[in-house]
Order: sequence, then C-alpha cells, then structure tokens
Amino acid sequence: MGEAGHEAAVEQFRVSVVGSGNWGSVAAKLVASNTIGHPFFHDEVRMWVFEEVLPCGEKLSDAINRTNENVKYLNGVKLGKNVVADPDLENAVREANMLVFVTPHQFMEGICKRLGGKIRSDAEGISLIKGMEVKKEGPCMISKLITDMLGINCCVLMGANIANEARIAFEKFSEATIGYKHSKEVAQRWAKLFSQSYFLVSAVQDIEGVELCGTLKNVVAIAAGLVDGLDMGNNTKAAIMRIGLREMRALSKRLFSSVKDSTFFESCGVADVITTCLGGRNRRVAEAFARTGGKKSFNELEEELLQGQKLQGVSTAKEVYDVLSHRGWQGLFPLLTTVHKICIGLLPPSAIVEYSEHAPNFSLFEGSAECY
Ligand SMILES: NC(=O)C1=CN([C@@H]2O[C@H](COP(=O)(O)OP(=O)(O)OC[C@H]3O[C@@H](n4cnc5c(N)ncnc54)[C@H](O)[C@@H]3O)[C@@H](O)[C@H]2O)C=CC1
Ligand SMILES: O=C(CO)COP(=O)(O)O
Repeated sequence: MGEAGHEAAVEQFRVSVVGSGNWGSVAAKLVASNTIGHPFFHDEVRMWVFEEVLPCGEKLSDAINRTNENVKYLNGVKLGKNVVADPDLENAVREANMLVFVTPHQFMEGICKRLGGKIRSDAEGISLIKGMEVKKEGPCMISKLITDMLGINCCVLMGANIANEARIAFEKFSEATIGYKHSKEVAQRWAKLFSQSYFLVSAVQDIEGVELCGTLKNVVAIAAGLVDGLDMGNNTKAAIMRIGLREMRALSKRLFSSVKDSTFFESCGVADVITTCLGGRNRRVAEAFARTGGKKSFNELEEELLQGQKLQGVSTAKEVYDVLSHRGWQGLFPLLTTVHKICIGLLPPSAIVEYSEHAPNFSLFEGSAECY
C-alpha cells in the first residue's frame, strides 16, 4: 500500500515488435492477443514497419492501420485492434521494455545501429530471427549482436512455425522453444507473452543451441528443396533431413560446447527441420532452382516467387561456409558445404546427392565419425 493508503501502481510491460514481414506479422498478432486486457501488459503492441508504397499508391503502414491486416506480407489475417503499425523505428520502440526482434537477419546490424541509445535502459529483448553474422572473430548469433550493440539481455524463440501455411496465422496448433542464458524468470515472462492454447511454448537454458537450430535448418531446407527439384522422392529427402540434423548438432557443439543434445529434440530442432523441409520458402525456392538446372539464380527466383519475402538459407549457407573454411572444417560437414557450393554455381544441383564424385575424400552419406 502507498503512503496515502492507495495501492502503488505497478508498471505494465509494454511490447514492441521490430519487423512486420510474414512471421513478424504473425508474432504481432500472437502477442497482441495476449496483451489485450492482461494486467501484466499494456494493451497496445507497436509494430515497426519497414515502409514501402503499395502498387495502389498507399503506404504499407497506412494500409495496415486502415485494414488491421498486413496486406502485403500476411494478407487476410486480422492482427488485432491493439496492433499499431509504425514506420518510425525510434518511435516504435521508445516506450517498450519488451522488444521482439523479427526481421530477416541481414538487416539486423543496420537496425541495431539505428537503435543504439534509443531504447529504454530496462528493456529486455527476444529474437525470432533465424540467421547469424560472421565477424573476424567468428560466428556471431543475432541475439548476441543485439546484446552487444544495444546492451540488453536477449532470449530467442525458434520452432516449427511456418507462418504462411495458415497454421499459426489461422490458429492451428504448433509449438516453439525459447532459449535463454541466465534468467528463467525472464524466459517465463516471454513464454507468458507468446503462449496460446494453439501455440505451446517451452523454455530451455541453451540459447546457442536453440538459435543454431533455427539458423542451420534453413541450409538443410535448401538441400531438401534441391532433392524435390531433382524428383528424388521421400527416401532421399528423409536421408538429407537426417544428415542435415546430424551436421547441425555436430557444428553447434563444436562452436559452443554448452549446446545440449536434448535441444535437438525440441520444436526448434527436429520439428523445425521437418516442417521447413516439407513446406518452407527455402525449400520452395531451392526446388525451383534445381528445376531450372541452376540457370536462374536464387536472387531471381526469390524475387519471382516470394514477392518481397526474404530467403535466409542461401546467405546462411555462405556464412556457415565462411566459418567452416576459416577453421578447415569443410570435410566434416559435407552437406552444409555442398549446399553453399551449389547456391553459388560451383557445383550443379545434382551434387547434393552425388557428393562423393565432387569430393572423393569423404561421402555425404557415410559422414564422419565427428558427426556422431
Ligand atoms: N515466415 C516464416 O514462416 C518464419 C520466419 N522466421 C524468421 O523470421 C525472420 C523474419 O522473417 P519474416 O517475418 O518471415 O519476413 P519476410 O521474409 O516475410 O519479409 C521481409 C521483411 O523484410 C523487410 N525489409 C525489406 N527490406 C528491408 C530493409 N532494408 N531493412 C529492414 N527491413 C526490410 C520487409 O519490409 C519485410 O517486412 C527471419 O529470420 C525468418 O527466418 C521464423 C519462423 C517462421
Ligand atoms: O522458419 C520457418 C519455419 O519454422 C520458415 O522457413 P522458411 O523461411 O523456409 O519458410
């Protein structure tokens, strides 16, 4: 009780979502359905929109606020009246102490530069971004980039969550994994913000493992798409998924000795490999790439097929390759290495299943003892 006999007002947590693509819009809808009317959270969820002008001449942020739908990236799904689209990055984050980062990974460094010194000192972050940066010192996960550049704690949320397949946007059941470093209490607060009867969230103390799962599975999905484009069938695709998962685990553990095996059995691990290899954008564009025999580039196909949405797997394959080649580890990770070489045209799409011809010293399907 306060001095005057009144209860001291407890500050509500204020949430902003940095990003408004396909998954960014679903994330905003999800959290907004939980903040509304909740005593812990302020109702309004501000969503930063990278502004663009629609073919009709209207600004995207205006269209979102007028229709309550992200007409470009998640057409046909109401976001909730408490979602406010804001094209001004600084304004969008100014009042928030819970920041949800969800942009394609290649834009995050630039966004962090713009946000330096502009966010609340008590803010906490969570990254839904699947990807990494490679620095001179080695790989830098996006949550670490956020922590280093903004000086805030940052958890991650990854999982088998294809936004566009109408599973989450239309409230069909799925799961996700929060990875945290130190504070279980903060992870639980994030779980409270995201959990829904149709969206089951669990938390594990293995931030690097969770984030590397989400990041590396995009490269595996490119391999799966190539196999589809070559009409190799389900047995081959299942083999690629198994080998991919094995390489994901081996690389994650080499990069961070703290990574736990059990993380690969969470939604962020095996489940995300499966869903992305079956129905994701990386798979789809890689299939088209293989069907053109590699004649159209991934960039061209991304533009043609995704209408502004971004692939993460191709640039991640390069980033992973940089890490592997810097450490002399290519031979230990034949699938991850081959995907990059196919993406840049050094090997044909068929190399994904003919690996030993191109690299006689090791076989994709035998793998190396290191990988077990
Ligand atoms: N879409 C999905 O099903 C899922 C995506 N993710 C991850 O979420 C992250 C964000 O992906 P989505 O929301 O799907 O985005 P998206 O790929 O659908 O959309 C691209 C977004 O980038 C923005 N953009 C374009 N140029 C930009 C620039 N120069 N600076 C800043 N933003 C720019 C666009 O306005 C748009 O919001 C990625 O790391 C992705 O891997 C995670 C789970 C599911
Ligand atoms: O991360 C995803 C599903 O969990 C989405 O994968 P894509 O980007 O390949 O669609």
